[in-house]
Amino acid sequence: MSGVLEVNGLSAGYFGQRVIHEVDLAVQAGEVVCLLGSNGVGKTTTLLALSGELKPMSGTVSFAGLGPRSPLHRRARRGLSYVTEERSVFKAMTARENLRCAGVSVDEVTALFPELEKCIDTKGGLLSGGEQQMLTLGRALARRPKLLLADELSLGLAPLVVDRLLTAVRTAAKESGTGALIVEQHVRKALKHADRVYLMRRGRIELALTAAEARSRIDEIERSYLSSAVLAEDRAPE
Ligand SMILES: Nc1ncnc2c1ncn2[C@@H]1O[C@H](COP(=O)(O)OP(=O)(O)OP(=O)(O)O)[C@@H](O)[C@H]1O
Repeated sequence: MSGVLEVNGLSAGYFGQRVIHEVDLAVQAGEVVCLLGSNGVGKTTTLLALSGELKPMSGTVSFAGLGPRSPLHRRARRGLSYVTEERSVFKAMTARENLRCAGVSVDEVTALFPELEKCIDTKGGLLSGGEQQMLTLGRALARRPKLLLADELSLGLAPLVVDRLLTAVRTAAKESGTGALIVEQHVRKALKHADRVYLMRRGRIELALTAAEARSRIDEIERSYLSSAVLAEDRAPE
């Protein structure tokens, strides 16, 4: 496996205040990696800094030979896709037009999500939340990105749709060699599709595990890293 993303000592935040500290992580081609932690630990901030939307305060991000301060559009041209819970679909265009407009193959997307076939000529605004997100993710994956950053893809969607989205990420990793770094609330589902996991606490990566190890320690992980008790502790003054 070859490295698509390597991050060393990354710190980032807002208005001069650091939110994530000295983050080290790596994603290999064809690998699905989860970034987990309770609310507010800095998962979104990490992805924003990796995507180029938020300038790092320190550290290095190696992606496709670009420097840590290169903006999202430059990273996107080198093969980075950044997908969030906000479904980015043109509402007045049909699903087919949305894909054509992005220059991706309709067949490739419907191969990944056959459930889109029946609504391919429906306007984006009339698609269900799940269909809109399949369209968003399908469009991103059809470009065969080197790296997919996905932030809570499945927020508010039905469990069946969550599985479909995660399966599609796994398939893209296997068939196109896409490396994926995903933040996901449905932790147990995400672990079924992932290879490795980073656990964050107070803006730092505290533990790196294989997904198999994480699955076997899931109760402890939920208690120590994901519960509301951890959230309260994280927010308590030092
Ligand atoms: N635009 C912003 N300006 C100032 N502070 C912010 C901003 N966005 C996030 N923060 C703060 O940074 C910290 C980390 O937020 P972040 O969204 O990265 O956490 P998260 O782990 O993704 O949380 P969640 O699981 O709730 O989405 C929080 O304390 C949050 O209030």
